[in-house]
Amino acid sequence: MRDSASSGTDAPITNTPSDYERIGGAPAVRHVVQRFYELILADPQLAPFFDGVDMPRLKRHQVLLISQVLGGPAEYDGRDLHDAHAHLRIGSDDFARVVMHLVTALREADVAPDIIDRVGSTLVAHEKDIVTAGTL
Ligand code: HEM
Repeated sequence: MRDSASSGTDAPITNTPSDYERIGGAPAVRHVVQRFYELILADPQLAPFFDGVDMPRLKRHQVLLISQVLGGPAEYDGRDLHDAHAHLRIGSDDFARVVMHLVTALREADVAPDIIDRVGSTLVAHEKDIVTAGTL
């Protein structure tokens, strides 16, 4: 039975799955994040930013953040994005490359285009927190 006629303020009968559920939950996010950093570290423009960085910790934080962005558990316990990136002097071209690699990792994992669009716009909305080079 479906609650197709809009029936006032009743809660919907069917539960719409979150983007997090649609892509396959924690294992899928972990897989995407793993591939995302493979692509980043293979990119000569980006790799130097990650010299000396504790990658397991960074990946753990990124999994938590992306899970949260996808409507999964809200358990991100890393730094605020401005504090995490302020010392790095990241340019808008670096930012665009990172977004591109995340989109590639999501596409390779067969994530639906509407979900990729939402993740992309959320990241772009945070560009000001991350890009600090040449923006005085
Ligand atoms: C596209 C949006 C981005 C998101 C959502 C993002 C997210 C994150 C998160 C969650 C952390 C971990 C914070 C913590 O451990 O407390 C982090 C750290 C880091 N990010 Fe990003 N990031 C983005 C873009 C970039 C870009 C464009 C670069 C460089 C080109 C970059 C380089 C780094 C580095 C090097 C660290 C480790 C910093 C450190 O531990 O000292 N990130 N990022």
